[in-house]
Amino acid sequence: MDPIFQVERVGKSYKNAKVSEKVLHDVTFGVERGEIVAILGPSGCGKSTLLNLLGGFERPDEGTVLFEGKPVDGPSRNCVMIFQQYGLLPWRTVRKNVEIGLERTGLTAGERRRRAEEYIERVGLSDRIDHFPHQLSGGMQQRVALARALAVRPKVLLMDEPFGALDTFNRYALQNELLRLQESEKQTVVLVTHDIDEAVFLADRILVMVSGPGRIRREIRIPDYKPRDRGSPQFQHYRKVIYDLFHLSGQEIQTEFAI
Ligand SMILES: Nc1ncnc2c1ncn2[C@@H]1O[C@H](COP(=O)(O)OP(=O)(O)OP(=O)(O)O)[C@@H](O)[C@H]1O
Repeated sequence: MDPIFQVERVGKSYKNAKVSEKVLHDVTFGVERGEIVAILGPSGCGKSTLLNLLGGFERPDEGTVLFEGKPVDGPSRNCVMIFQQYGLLPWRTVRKNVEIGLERTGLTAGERRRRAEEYIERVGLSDRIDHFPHQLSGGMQQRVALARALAVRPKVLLMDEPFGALDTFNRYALQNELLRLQESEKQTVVLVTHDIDEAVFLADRILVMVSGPGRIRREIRIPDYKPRDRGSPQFQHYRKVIYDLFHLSGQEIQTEFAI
């Protein structure tokens, strides 16, 4: 066991129009190095807030968030966030968009250039390297965002519904791509999604959240078989487990649920 994140009894509230709303309550879990963990739950249950706490963009009101045993006290290059809306600079080419993440890393201009080329090739976009974002499809733009994140060689990729804006075919292609890249780079990935299929396809472990206030209801460990076959009975089995879970109510919270 080599935990990279340890989240202990975390609580978080926000004040909106002078009313305090408890967004997360008593959230505890760990993430192992090299693991892909999906945080799955309905809209508003606090998934993004949890990801922001891991990334150091927010602080907990209660409890602790540890990264490699130390409290997270702000964003760091160890954890790179990828959002649904790509976040590319429209006036920069693919190459320059990837290089931007490498500024202030101590790499020389030549090293930045080579590193960017390497990762653009890994995501299969070498032939588009001098294109601007508007000349690319949504799937290609998200590939650029992935290359930009990976080029930093972070220990952790934090992904907030990264494929949510893509059509089904592009989404599947990017999910395959992510698994392929993660297999070689061995990053830890924490992914927020409300797409049950995406969670089952990508994750080693799924944290199922419920709202009011946001908390973890179940932890589902998916046996290690990759690449996963979306049409297999095993895949359908895990989908059904989660569908059933969302139709249940008033259940005790279980932290471990192995099938
Ligand atoms: N910075 C903020 N200030 C005030 N309230 C916030 C802030 N961020 C989130 N919230 C509130 O916290 C709750 C949880 O939001 P969060 O974005 O974490 O949920 P989510 O599960 O990621 O939702 P979605 O799937 O729709 O993105 C919501 O009620 C939201 O309005």
